[in-house]
Amino acid sequence: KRIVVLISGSGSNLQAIMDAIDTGQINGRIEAVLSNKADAFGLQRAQNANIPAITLKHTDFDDRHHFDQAMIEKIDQYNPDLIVLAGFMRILTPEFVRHYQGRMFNIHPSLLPKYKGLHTHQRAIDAGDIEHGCTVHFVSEELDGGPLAVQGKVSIDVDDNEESLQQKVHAIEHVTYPLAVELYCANRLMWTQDGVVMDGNTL
Ligand SMILES: N[C@@H]1O[C@H](COP(=O)(O)O)[C@@H](O)[C@H]1O
Repeated sequence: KRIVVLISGSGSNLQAIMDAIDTGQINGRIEAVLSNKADAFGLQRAQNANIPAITLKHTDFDDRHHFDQAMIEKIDQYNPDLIVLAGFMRILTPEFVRHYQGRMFNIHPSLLPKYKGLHTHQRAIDAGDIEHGCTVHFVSEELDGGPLAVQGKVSIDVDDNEESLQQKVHAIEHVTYPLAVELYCANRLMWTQDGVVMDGNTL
C-alpha cells in the first residue's frame, strides 16, 4: 500500500511506522511525509530515510480551505491508499476529510471516546483513572470522533504525573500505530458501511 504521513512535530510515531516497514511488519511504503511546520524534526527523520519530505506552511495561505486544497493537490501526486496523521496539529476541513474518508487514520493520546481534545494525560490523572492509553481511529468530520480502530492501554500508577504518563503513552503509541497500519495494509482492517471491520468481524 502507498502511504502518505502528515506531521507537525517530532515524528516519533512516523519513526515507529518507518521501522515497522523496515522489519517487514507492514506491507506498505511511505511515499512522502508532509509537514505544516518547516522545523518539524519528523522531516529530518524522513530525509534520513530518503523519503520525500515536504513542507507546506499553513501560514502561507489565506484560510483553512485554501491550505487543505493545496495539501490535497500535493498529497494526490503520490496516489495514496492511506493517509496517516501522526501528530498533525491542524483541524482539517470537511472537504479534506471527505476526500480521504475511509483511508485516513489519526492517533489520539487517550482511550477515546474519553478525553477528546488536549491535555489528556493530566485530565486522566485528575479524574482518578487507573488506566489510560492511546487510540488509532479513522478520521471523520467530528474532531477526535471517528470510528475506533486499535487502542493501546497503560496503567496509571499513584506516582505518575503528566510527564511520566505521557512517556508511557508514547511508548504504547509506537506499538499501536504500526499495528493499525499493518492491519490496514493487509486488508484486515477497514471502515465499511457497517462500521469498522477487522478480520471480518464488525468492531
Ligand atoms: N496526536 C498526538 O501527537 C503526538 C505526536 O507525537 P510524535 O509522533 O510527533 O512524536 C502523539 O502523542 C499523538 O498522540
